[in-house]
Amino acid sequence: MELGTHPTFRDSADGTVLTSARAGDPIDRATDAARRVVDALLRTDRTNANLERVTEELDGIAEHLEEHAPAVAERLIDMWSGEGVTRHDPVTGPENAIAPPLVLEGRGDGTVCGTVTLTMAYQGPPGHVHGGVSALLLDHVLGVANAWYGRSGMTAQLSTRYHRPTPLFEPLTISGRVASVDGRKIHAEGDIRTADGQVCVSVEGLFIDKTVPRPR
Ligand SMILES: CCCCCCCC/C=C\CCCCCCCC(=O)SCCNC(=O)CCNC(=O)[C@H](O)C(C)(C)COP(=O)(O)OP(=O)(O)OC[C@H]1O[C@@H](n2cnc3c(N)ncnc32)[C@H](O)[C@@H]1OP(=O)(O)O
Repeated sequence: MELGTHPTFRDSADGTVLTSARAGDPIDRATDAARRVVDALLRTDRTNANLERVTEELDGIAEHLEEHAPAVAERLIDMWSGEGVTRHDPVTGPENAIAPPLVLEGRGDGTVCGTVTLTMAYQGPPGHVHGGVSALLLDHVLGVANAWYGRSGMTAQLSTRYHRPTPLFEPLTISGRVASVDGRKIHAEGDIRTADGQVCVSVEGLFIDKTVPRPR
C-alpha cells in the first residue's frame, strides 16, 4: 500500500481499521500456531522429557517451510506490495509471529488506538512488559498515526518515559497522534494505558519525512 492510498482521518470514517485483518488464511493460522508454540515453550516444564522430540519436529517444520521459500530478494519485493505493507511488520502483522498482533483503528480526531494483552514472550521485569517492547509498539503506532494524518516519515528520535511498570496479561490501550508538523518534521505523541486509564508509558517522537525506496 502506497501512502497515497492509505486512509486518512480526513477522508475515512471514525473506526477505520488500519491494520490487516487476521484472516482465516492458512498463513495466518500457521502464524497463530507459531505464536502458541513460542508461548508454550516459555511455559512448559523445563524437565519435559519430550523436548528432544519437540526440537526434531520443529526443525522438520522449519525445513519444510524453507524448502518452499522463494529467494529473500524476491520475498522482499513481494511483501512490500499491496496489503503486504501491514501484513508482515513486527507489531501489527498477522503473518509475523513476533507481532502480538496489535489491531489499530483510526479515530475522527486524528488519533489511532488499539487494545492488546501481552503475554510471557514480551516480559521484561517480573510480570511486566519489557521496556523495549513498549517502545517498539509505540514507535509503530506513531508511524501509523502519521499515515492516518496523511504524512509518513522515519523515526529520528523517540523519547520514552516509563511512568509505572506495564502489566502483562491485562488489556492495554495503545494510542498515538500527530501533535504538530513543521516542514519535514512530524512531531507525534502516544501512550500505553491500563484498562482503568493509568498511563504506564508515554512517548514523544520526531519523524522526518523521507521516502525509503521499496525493493523492486
Ligand atoms: C515508514 C513509512 C511507511 C509508509 C507506508 C504507509 C503505510 C502506513 C502503514 C504502516 C506505518 C508503518 C509505521 C512504521 C514505523 C516505524 C518507523 C521506523 O522504524 S523508522 C526506522 C528507524 N529510523 C531510522 O532508521 C532513521 C535513520 N535516520 C535517517 O535515515 C536520517 O537521519 C533521517 C531520515 C531521520 C534524517 O536525515 P535527512 O538527511 O533526511 O534529514 P536531515 O537534514 O538530517 O534532518 C532534517 C531536519 O530534521 C532534524 N533532525 C534530524 N534528526 C534529528 C534528531 N534525531 N533530533 C532532532 N532533530 C533532528 C535536522 O536537524 C533537520 O532540521 P532542520 O531542517 O535543519 O531544521
